[in-house]
Amino acid sequence: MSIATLQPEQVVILGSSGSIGTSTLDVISRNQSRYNVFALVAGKNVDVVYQQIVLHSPKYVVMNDECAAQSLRERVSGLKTEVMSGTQAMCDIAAHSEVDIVMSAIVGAAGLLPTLAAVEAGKKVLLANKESLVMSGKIFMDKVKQHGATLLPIDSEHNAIFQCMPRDMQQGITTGFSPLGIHKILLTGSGGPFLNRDINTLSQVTVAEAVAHPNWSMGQKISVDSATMMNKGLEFIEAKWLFDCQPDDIEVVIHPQSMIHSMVQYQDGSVIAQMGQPDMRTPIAYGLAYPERIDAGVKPLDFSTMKDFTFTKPDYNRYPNLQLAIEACRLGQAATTTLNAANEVSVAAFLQGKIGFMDIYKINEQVLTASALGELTSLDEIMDMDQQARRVANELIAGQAR
Ligand SMILES: NC(=O)C1=CN([C@@H]2O[C@H](COP(=O)(O)OP(=O)(O)OC[C@H]3O[C@@H](n4cnc5c(N)ncnc54)[C@H](OP(=O)(O)O)[C@@H]3O)[C@@H](O)[C@H]2O)C=CC1
Ligand SMILES: CC(=O)[C@@H](O)[C@H](O)COP(=O)(O)O
Ligand SMILES: [Mn+2]
Repeated sequence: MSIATLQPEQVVILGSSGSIGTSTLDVISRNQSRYNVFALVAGKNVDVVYQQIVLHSPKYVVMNDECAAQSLRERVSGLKTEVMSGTQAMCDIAAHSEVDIVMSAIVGAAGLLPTLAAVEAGKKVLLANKESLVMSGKIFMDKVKQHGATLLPIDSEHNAIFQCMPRDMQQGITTGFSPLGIHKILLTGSGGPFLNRDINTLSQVTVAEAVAHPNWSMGQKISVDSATMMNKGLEFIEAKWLFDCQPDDIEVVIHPQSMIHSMVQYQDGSVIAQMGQPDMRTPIAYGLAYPERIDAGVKPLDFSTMKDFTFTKPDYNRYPNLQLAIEACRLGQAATTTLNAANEVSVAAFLQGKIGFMDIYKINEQVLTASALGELTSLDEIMDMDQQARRVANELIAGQAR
């Protein structure tokens, strides 16, 4: 809400029952005069969504799963919330004429269509779902321009980079690093839970060890991605699209403390960094209120108690998935769509105990090698490529189990 507007802005949260979704609701609760929850969208977690309905009284809820929607309908009878199900209903709600802001925080490829629906309706879109951009980079960014949507990065690194960019880049008035005096993006990553683990023991990593991120509390899929550093690879591709730059303009830096959330290096030697607690409520609040600032409930940094900050280069022997993602970024859209799909399947298989931790890389690499790679120019081609990569990944996993 700008100071001049008196009505609260209407917000849809895609992925409300997840880690980003619940943090978004926490920030909204602290700023109720500015934001109203118009609709919640989730997969199948009826208990969490029911509590959210009681607290926020949204007009609509959409569950992916019709069984979950039906059991929610029974629990909310008597309340004013209407419960629907399915992807089309998610898209309709994301594009609803009464909506101002859409938080995109469904995990994985399932987030693409509702996010694109919000973009096509010209909404202010807060993008946490990095997989959308990895799957469909140019198509996605072209639609943002074509439909006059406002895209604000929520992924902590991209939010940091955005904050460190000149205002002309933030507003899309000037693009290209040279005219803005930018040398490169320094994309920081913690290295995850296995930064210092004996590399020969990585194949024995358990699910509990892999999801135990040292600094951030997040959903399971992104936590495993952080452990393999595929997360940083996906973020490398995400940065290329968000900031309209080339792979050589981005350098990954390991910063295990996760206090600097990324940096922009300028041609005059200056480096501008954004710092803060490892708490997603900061970038979420920034996105909601941009260009203003609001309370996020995050405690200020206390420099008198802070430990050393360290920085190193990533070791690709430890993190082969990071190298694979950077290679895919150079290869083009088919490669990144394929890699994203393969990785979703292999990470799910790891979480279900079907494959080992290092098999995630093996499956991803084999799917990428088996695929015909080029540019993809339509959403149909993107969806076909995604499905094909999932089929190959599932066959490889089934073959391993035999
Ligand atoms: N967590 C974090 O700190 C960060 C997350 N991100 C990104 O944000 C996104 C969300 O991450 P995170 O919150 O950690 O993930 P979670 O696993 O915690 O939450 C995922 C959400 O997506 C919902 N969901 C899953 N499948 C579907 C579907 N088919 N249709 C509708 N909703 C679905 C889940 O619903 P349900 O549980 O009800 O099934 C849940 O609400 C990811 O893309 C991640 O990479 C980016 C930066 C930081
Ligand atoms: C909070 C966030 O943005 C995550 O993507 C985070 O960056 C994960 O930590 P890693 O740096 O270990 O991947
Ligand atoms: Mn991140």
